[in-house]
Amino acid sequence: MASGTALIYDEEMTTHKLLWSDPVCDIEVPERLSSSYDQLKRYHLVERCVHVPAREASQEEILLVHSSEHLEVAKSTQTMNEEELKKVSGNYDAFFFHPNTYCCARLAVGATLELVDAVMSGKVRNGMALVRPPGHHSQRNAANGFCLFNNVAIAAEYAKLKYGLQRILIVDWDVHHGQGTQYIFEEDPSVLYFSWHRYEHQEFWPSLKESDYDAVGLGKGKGFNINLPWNKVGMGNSDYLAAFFHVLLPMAFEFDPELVIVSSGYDSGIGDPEGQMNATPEVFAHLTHFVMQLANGKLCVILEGGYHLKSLSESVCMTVRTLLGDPVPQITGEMAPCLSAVESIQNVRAAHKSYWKWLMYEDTSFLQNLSTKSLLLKKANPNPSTEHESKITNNDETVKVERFLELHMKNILFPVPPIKTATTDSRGSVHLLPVPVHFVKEIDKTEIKALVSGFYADIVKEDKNLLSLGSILAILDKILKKEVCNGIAESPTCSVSVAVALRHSVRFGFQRVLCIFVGDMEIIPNTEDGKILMIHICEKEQSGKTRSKHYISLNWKEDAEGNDFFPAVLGFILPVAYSYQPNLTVIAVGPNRSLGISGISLLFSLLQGLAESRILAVIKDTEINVMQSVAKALVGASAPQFGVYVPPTQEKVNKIKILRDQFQQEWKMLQCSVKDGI
Ligand SMILES: NCCCNCCCCCC(=O)CS
Ligand SMILES: [Zn+2]
Repeated sequence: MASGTALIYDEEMTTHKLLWSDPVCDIEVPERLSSSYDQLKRYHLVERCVHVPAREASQEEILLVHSSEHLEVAKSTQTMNEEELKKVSGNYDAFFFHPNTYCCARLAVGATLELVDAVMSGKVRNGMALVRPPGHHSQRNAANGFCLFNNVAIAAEYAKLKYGLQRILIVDWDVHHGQGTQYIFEEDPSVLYFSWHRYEHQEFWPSLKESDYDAVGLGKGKGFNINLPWNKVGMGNSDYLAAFFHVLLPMAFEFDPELVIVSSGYDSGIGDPEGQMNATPEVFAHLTHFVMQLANGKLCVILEGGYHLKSLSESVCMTVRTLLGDPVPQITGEMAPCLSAVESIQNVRAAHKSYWKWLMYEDTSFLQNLSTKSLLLKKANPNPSTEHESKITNNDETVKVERFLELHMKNILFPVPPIKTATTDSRGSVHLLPVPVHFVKEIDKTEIKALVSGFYADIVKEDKNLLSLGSILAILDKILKKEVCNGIAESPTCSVSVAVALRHSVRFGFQRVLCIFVGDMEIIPNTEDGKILMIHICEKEQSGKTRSKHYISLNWKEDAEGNDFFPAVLGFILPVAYSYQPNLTVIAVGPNRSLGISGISLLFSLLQGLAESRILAVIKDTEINVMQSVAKALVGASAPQFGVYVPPTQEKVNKIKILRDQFQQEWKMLQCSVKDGI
């Protein structure tokens, strides 16, 4: 399996710059690239990447997307003087030429294509290209919004041609709508284009009707263009994550792309003068972590916008360290999407209902009045104040953002633990795990007995568990000390091991422990004090135990043919888990598990975004192949295999809907529709 992360940067691309005064374009400066690269060096991230050199794209490659007229105009600018440059720039909306622009734009395309080749050839697993000028606004026959050639669109056409790909996902998390990319692929079902963007009911640039949620694609491309408009500024981490859980990820996993390309603009981050949003740099680690789970990890991240230099460079570093497999930093801020975000999410789900299996049973009866509702909303408050008090309102607040980011980033970027995964195998045989892991020495039996007979005597009745308990406590110890990120322990009786692990974790300082138990669970730990949130995935209804905010039983029997667990993980488990914000996750697989290996792998892969990727896995000792796939997921040795995608049955969709309705007031990340009566 491919491993490694490519980084493509060429300082030649800093030579494109504005030669006259233009208040619209003067934010697109060369320092965007150099300060991002410098920050990557400061965090020692450059040296951990595979350096791939950029190259100039050929004319044929540019003609994959652009007209020869457009190419000729671009080429002709190389020898122009300032007056001529200014004149030809005036033909476009928000673009400027410099004598070096053509060369830089060819390097931007060439760098992008080199990254596609490095990923598709298996030289690396994923990578990032730091390029300018950006690309997602440029169109077949026009430059637009700082973009001359559409780097990402050319890369997608190139990948289809050279590697015969039939399903490519483009995720555009830039704060502007990549209308150029939309126009290029709107009739093409082989390219799924997702964009969120500041829209404010068509007030915000480029102010296009076709940027709204009902632009779903044309002809054969219907359903393959997804627009999520933000109708207010101040959107934050929870709004972005909710958009992934309830819109992008279910589409993406059903689409099952062979390659993912990100139009990675950071003007959607806090402090940016264009976006006016509030999402902090670590949210980009989470977004990157999620898209890394697709296409067997084949991921190309291409820089688009981002104009606040400090916010931009921190967000670039968050992206690259996640591509390298580092622990995903804890998200900050209140975990609840705002009303406007939920409305947009609901609208785009409704607009796509007839094109996607996962939305087949979606209830869209609200539609007739909702769209008018949002217009009513707009009329109700003509100058919409932002839902979130936007901390950073204008440029002289930039100092505040600098200070905020200085403080904020300091306690986030902890050194990467030397070893990712610890494990012990009570049989002492190391054949068990297919990946290099760190073995924790056993605590000797007398020590365990003493320890256990004290605090856990009421749970531990028999000696047969002692070895397993020893290894669990040893692993927890290492996770606590941040010597390892996660660990695997096998156990003859998972309920006992889990109960001890949970009590031990809380005793030693973890304030919120998320426990996902798959299979039969005889002992149900005490969840009353809220320090444990238990999600029990089992086949049959749990009698007796009353459901509470901190004890949720999800009855699920995985479909025999393949993996139908995606809606449960994306639409329920992740939103609850992110609402809870655990600082440790325990995932146990006991006897009579009702999930297949692929469902279990999905859980382990996606839950690594929580608790700084701290996970303790407790696996029934007879489940050897579960142990193998869990080890791979935790070490990150290979991109995860989630099995054949099976759309959920109506019965299962309803099961999740009922749970969502029941818990969405407590766990607000579950919200994806505006209840009647706003
Ligand atoms: N009243 C007119 C304002 C025009 N603003 C244009 C801003 C273009 C931004 C392009 C960009 O950021 C690429 S990612
Ligand atoms: Zn942008």
